[in-house]
Amino acid sequence: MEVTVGTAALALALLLLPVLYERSGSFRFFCKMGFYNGWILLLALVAIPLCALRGRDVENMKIIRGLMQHVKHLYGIRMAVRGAQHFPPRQPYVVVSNHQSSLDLLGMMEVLPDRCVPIAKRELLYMGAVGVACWLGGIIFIDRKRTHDAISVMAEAAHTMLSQDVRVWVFPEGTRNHSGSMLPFKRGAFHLAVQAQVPVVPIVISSYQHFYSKRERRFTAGQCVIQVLPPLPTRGLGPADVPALTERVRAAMLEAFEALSAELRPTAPPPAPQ
Ligand SMILES: CCCCCCCCCCCCCC(=O)SCCNC(=O)CCNC(=O)[C@H](O)C(C)(C)COP(=O)(O)OP(=O)(O)OC[C@H]1O[C@@H](n2cnc3c(N)ncnc32)[C@H](O)[C@@H]1OP(=O)(O)O
Ligand SMILES: CCCCCCCC/C=C\CCCCCCCC(=O)OC[C@@H](O)COP(=O)(O)O
Repeated sequence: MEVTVGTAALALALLLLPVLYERSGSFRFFCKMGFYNGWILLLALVAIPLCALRGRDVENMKIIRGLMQHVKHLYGIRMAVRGAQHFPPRQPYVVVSNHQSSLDLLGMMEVLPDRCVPIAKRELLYMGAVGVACWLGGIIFIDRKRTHDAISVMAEAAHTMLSQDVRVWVFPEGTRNHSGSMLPFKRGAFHLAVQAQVPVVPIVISSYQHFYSKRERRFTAGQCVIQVLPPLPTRGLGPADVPALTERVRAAMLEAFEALSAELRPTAPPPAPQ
């Protein structure tokens, strides 16, 4: 008898879920984000054995990129890449991009150049299968609570870039920023580029505000533009030039971000006929 009541309650709850999903925007938001994380976890489980064949190697980022590229379709996010011709063809460089949300992974995987690894917070390493996949992909981990250690990891990265022909992707805001603009930039990426004497390639991911907002718990289908800006050379620059370089890159990115936001902002619907 107890079993039947339990089963009936479960069946009722399951039947109600689609209704809740249809009616509640917040519930829909949490489902979508939960699925996003769960799906990536599952993809990591697929990636691990494939990547393990090579061991820890930046070439594994191709496998991770390939596995992630369909995810945008699951959410109806259309992505357009502009300025891909700006990627220097055959040399190391530092990519810097704005960081709005964990959805940035989709934009990153859309344009990630070959032999390019992100710099990530150390905490990611402890996210089970995701951490293992990131490690196998050669992702560089920094401990943001230990500035000195983070800087020495970056200095080591400057050597690796040159000796092993590796490109590095940094989010210079240093954290996710849901505000719809850009935080001040930390200087690590620019020190790295100057130390290795390689160009900085800025990438701007357009605002998600019109289809995704964590604060408003809103996540619908939408459009996103990823714009690659012209690279800035660093040859001949030294540590004293880093602050000006940082501000120059941020100003160019902010300008492009605002232009894209204005372009993609949905126009108000025409007034209903009286
Ligand atoms: C299928 C499975 C798929 C799985 C998914 C896979 C994809 C996963 C993708 C994951 C993506 C995940 C994405 C993520 O996880 S994003 C989070 C992690 N990323 C970052 O934080 C990157 C940006 N941060 C920085 O660049 C910071 O500057 C660092 C971290 C380096 C230090 O920060 P901190 O806050 O501790 O200190 P500070 O910035 O005040 O700097 C202090 C001073 O040191 C100077 N300084 C800095 N650097 C250097 C240097 N190299 N050589 C010499 N000097 C250097 C600096 O100019 C300043 O001096 P001054 O200017 O005030 O005089
Ligand atoms: C044994 C432990 C098991 C834990 C399982 C956790 C499962 C999580 C599964 C999938 C997570 C997928 C998302 C991964 C990548 C998110 C990248 C990201 O956007 O990192 C944020 C970082 O840039 C800035 O961090 P903060 O904004 O400063 O914070």
